[in-house]
Amino acid sequence: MTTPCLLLRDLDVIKHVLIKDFDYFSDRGVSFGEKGLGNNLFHSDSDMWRVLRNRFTPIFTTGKLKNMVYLLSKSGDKFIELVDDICQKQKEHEVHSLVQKYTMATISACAFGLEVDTISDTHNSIFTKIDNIIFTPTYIDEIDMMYPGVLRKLNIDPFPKEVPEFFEQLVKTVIEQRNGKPTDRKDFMDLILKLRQDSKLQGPKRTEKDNETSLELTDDIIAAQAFVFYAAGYETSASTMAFMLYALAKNPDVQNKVIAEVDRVLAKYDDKLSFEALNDLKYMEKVFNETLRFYPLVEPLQRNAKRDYKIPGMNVTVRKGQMVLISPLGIQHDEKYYPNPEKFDPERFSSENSSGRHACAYLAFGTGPRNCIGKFLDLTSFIILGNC
Ligand code: HEM
Repeated sequence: MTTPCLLLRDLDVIKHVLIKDFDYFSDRGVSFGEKGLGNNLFHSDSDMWRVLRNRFTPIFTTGKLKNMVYLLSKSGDKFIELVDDICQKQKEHEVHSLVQKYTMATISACAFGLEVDTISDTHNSIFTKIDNIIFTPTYIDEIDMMYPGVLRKLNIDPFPKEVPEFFEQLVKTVIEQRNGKPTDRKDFMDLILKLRQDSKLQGPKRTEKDNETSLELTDDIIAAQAFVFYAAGYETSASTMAFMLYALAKNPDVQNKVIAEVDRVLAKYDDKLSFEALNDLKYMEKVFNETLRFYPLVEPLQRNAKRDYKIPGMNVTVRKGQMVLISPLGIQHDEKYYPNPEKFDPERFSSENSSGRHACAYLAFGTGPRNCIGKFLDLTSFIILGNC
């Protein structure tokens, strides 16, 4: 609103900012008060972020996510029953709110170990209410746009107190139920409790001059991460599924290929959905990537300069505190990188076609050290399988 921002379009400059000279741009510039949910991975500023990211990255490896496939699959089966039921009664149904039920159930199961029945529950669940609060803009968001950084300085939480209270209570209850120790559910809460068994989390020292940052993994810190896994994971996955189903409906040839691949892969794996079976859905993966090329969800990407930064090879200096924006939508619809960009064509992501592409031409999950931590948690596959 009141502060000029720099919009980057040159992919080499973008690579400098997001990857090569990341140390200058490790802040996203969207932090808010530290009390409440402020110390979460997405919003935290660089010192806190570095420790959090360092510690939470290991819980998002494919090996750990593999153990959660059973949670996704369970919700998937329930969801298919719901869709079958709807198909018996109705000719049409709005798809976004429908798939939200699935992603809300799976994220709740994976993040908090909760079996919330958002799928068959026709009444508004508490999660739906919390969701409405989180995603409805308020005057506090506008104040932050007019006076960037003010929320941080005044230690203000942009959400009404029900939101932090809800996540804090939720985490407390789950930890109590597990006696503060990991169980055999193997969900994120288990993995976090395992981390907590080391009472102190140590941030890596990058240079000799760096002060080591340490952090105790309190219930509040855990609640802040539970909040961000929920907020960043559930709506993005729902929108991806809705856009993918829309793209398939508009491109029946692509849809037929997806169906044929699913039939082939299921036959190979005795009709069982396993992590290995999902990994074998190579064409579906291309469709997924093309969906997020066509409809990237996080727009724009943001970084904030920590120090003055002279862009290499140019007579331009980004000043300390200046906001730098990057538009995945603009880049991913630019014919320089994607010929005939308005055509939905999953083959753009064949290894042959993507091999020469610039590392920053695909930014659906961002890139560099601050990219999406949850990008391997690909909830989408299950729903498409269900619908096929
Ligand atoms: C299709 C689904 C998803 C899309 C398209 C998506 C996209 C993104 C994007 C574009 C960013 C910003 C990256 C940047 O600034 O370079 C981001 C950050 C993030 N995402 Fe995702 N995301 C998805 C799913 C998830 C899931 C399932 C989770 C967690 C369970 C998650 C957790 C996060 C977190 C914690 C961050 C902040 C990372 C940091 O600052 O270190 N996302 N996501």
